[in-house]
Amino acid sequence: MFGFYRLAAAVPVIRVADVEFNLSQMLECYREACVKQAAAVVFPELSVTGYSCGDLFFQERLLERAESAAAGFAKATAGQGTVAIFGFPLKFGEGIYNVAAVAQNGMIRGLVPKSLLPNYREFYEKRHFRSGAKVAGELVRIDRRPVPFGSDLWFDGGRGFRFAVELCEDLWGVRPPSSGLALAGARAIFNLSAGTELASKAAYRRDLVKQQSARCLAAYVLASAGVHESTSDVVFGGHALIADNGRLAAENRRFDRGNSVIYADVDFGRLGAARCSESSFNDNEPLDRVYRRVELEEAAGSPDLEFAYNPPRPFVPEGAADRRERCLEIFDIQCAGLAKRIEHTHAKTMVIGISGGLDSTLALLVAAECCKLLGRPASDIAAFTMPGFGTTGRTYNNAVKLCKLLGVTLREVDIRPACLRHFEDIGHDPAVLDTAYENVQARERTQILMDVANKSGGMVVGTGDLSEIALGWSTYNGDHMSMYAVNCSIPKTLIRFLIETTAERAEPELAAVLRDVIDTPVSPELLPAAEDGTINQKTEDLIGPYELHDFFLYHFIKYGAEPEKIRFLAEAAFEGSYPAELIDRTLATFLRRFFQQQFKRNCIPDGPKVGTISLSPRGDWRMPADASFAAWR
Ligand SMILES: Nc1ncnc2c1ncn2[C@@H]1O[C@H](COP(=O)(O)OP(=O)(O)OC[C@H]2O[C@@H]([n+]3cccc(C(=O)O)c3)[C@H](O)[C@@H]2O)[C@@H](O)[C@H]1O
Ligand SMILES: Nc1ncnc2c1ncn2[C@@H]1O[C@H](COP(=O)(O)OP(=O)(O)OP(=O)(O)O)[C@@H](O)[C@H]1O
Ligand SMILES: NC(=O)CC[C@H](N)C(=O)O
Repeated sequence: MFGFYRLAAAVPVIRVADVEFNLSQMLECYREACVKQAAAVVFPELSVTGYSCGDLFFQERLLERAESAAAGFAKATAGQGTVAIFGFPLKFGEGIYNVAAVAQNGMIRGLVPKSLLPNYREFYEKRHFRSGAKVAGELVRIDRRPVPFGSDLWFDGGRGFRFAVELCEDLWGVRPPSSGLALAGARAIFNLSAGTELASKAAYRRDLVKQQSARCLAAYVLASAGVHESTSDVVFGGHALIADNGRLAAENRRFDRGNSVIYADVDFGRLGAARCSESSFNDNEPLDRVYRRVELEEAAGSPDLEFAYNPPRPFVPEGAADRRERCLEIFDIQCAGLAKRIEHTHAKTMVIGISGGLDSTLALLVAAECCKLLGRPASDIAAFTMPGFGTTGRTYNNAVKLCKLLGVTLREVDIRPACLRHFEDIGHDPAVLDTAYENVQARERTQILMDVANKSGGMVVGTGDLSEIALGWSTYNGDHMSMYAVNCSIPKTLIRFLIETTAERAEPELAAVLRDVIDTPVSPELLPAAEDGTINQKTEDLIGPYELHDFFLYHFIKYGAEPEKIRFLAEAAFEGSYPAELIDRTLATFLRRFFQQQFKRNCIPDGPKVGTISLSPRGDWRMPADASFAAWR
């Protein structure tokens, strides 16, 4: 469904060298994965026999039983949609290989031997096995059927569901086979492991899995042998991990004594999109060897998003500690960006319009911190509060309090007389509350700020955020323009948290003002207030919730997702919060405005990129201002 496939890692209970028992436990896990409609499930290394059989691997009895159990497992996959990936020792030529079998719908479709054999400290695999690093283009007869055998195989389950297999130490090597296999086309790597548990090794293993998934722009699924392996000299922990392009998607509890299976729904379409846009991925060609593609029957996509990562606020980390760390880092990036520009231009002042809204508050906090970084007094900040026709007491008071508490230089200019005069000049009836009525105010404010900057040898600090830039929700050549725009890559859903992080560190009086700014409805305050003096023009009533717009922006820009997929993801993420009709309407607004308002983005001021998404026409987002959006309508 929309490129999602459910991946699973199973750690079964085993008895060392008891093939029949092991098969029964593996089948139990497999059936569970089938019920959950996993596309594929991986088992640990040598799962059919157990990893710790030692010299029993030389016993013909064990090898024969292992091979027939492997064929038996394959038969059990008949009529099921789920691919099974499990391990057994395979006699081939004059040696034994530690192999992974890939079975689908009744047959073993391919056998992949382990390339890197650990033979140090507690490991002595070379005593029993041969390396499969150079095995390519071979066929093996299993149950009288020829099966492709080699470390050159990758598997294609159709519609982007492409994967490959490696075994334990392969991942720990200098050049894991999965790197080449990913370049050949595999979007998921399954690893059959048997990792001994030593203090702190699990964290290292988790890092390897995350890193390799990030490096390969792939999913990485690892299942490691469990606590029922022999404990003669070492203990195995049954670690299972699923990573998705650098993110840990699922992990089990180690040392579990029962059968356990973990799942993650991974978006293979998104992995494919990342490989197209992060173009250095393809600079790794030419491949170091020729790979064989094994065509599988088409795999079934995830039935739903039960195990998917689909947060409603993709820009905002979910945990409080992560969020705080992210906000502090972003704030540092913003301050460093502004400090460099101020230092370089020897600007004497930083001129900012303070409305008492979220964006100008954050810009002011950044400017104040920048003064500290540069060893300059906060009074170098020339703050202007400029009440207009829609300014309310709440925002005005917050603006004034904020400036006083931060010790910046504050001036107040009532823009109404100048705007009324301007209406006369352009022949506009002030009773007509149209676009001109709104934009005259925004442009009047910008004119004041720009002219003060000239007069004081300073620079106008811009306040507009990423969500406004995406929607073109600003007045062209009004608040759209500045000399350096510190919030330009920060989405609205994150701005609140950035201010909150400062509030947490601030004196109580300042914290109280910041929290009231956070609680004020978002508004340009360009239309007159309501009769009771409260804000009338609420942005989110007009264009839809920013939470939705930021969600759409994330999926549209980062993964190039089509509108139907964005709608599907949003309906899942916002179930119970926003009705489908509102999601639909807001998505239509987003797409229309995103296309129509590119002309504003094509001439935005410089400003720092703080996250993976930016709409700078110089850096990140180059799009014609006259593109047709008929296909996205
Ligand atoms: N593709 C294109 N290439 C070049 N020019 C293009 C164009 N499409 C429209 N235009 C022209 O651009 C002009 C329209 O743009 P513009 O003058 O900006 O006006 P417009 O976008 O219509 O109005 C500004 C909107 O932003 C809102 N606003 C303003 C200020 C602050 C905030 C806030 O909350 O932060 C919100 C305000 O409520 C209003 O809805 C028209 O003259 C139009 O002809
Ligand atoms: N009354 C005002 N006094 C001074 N500057 C203002 C005033 N109203 C708007 N501005 C300037 O115009 C910018 C854009 O206005 P807008 O209302 O969109 O931003 P905001 O109030 O800071 O934040 P938000 O859009 O989140 O409410 C402000 O950030 C500010 O720099
Ligand atoms: N089975 C293996 O290949 C184990 C080796 C690996 N380095 C580990 O300890 O987890």
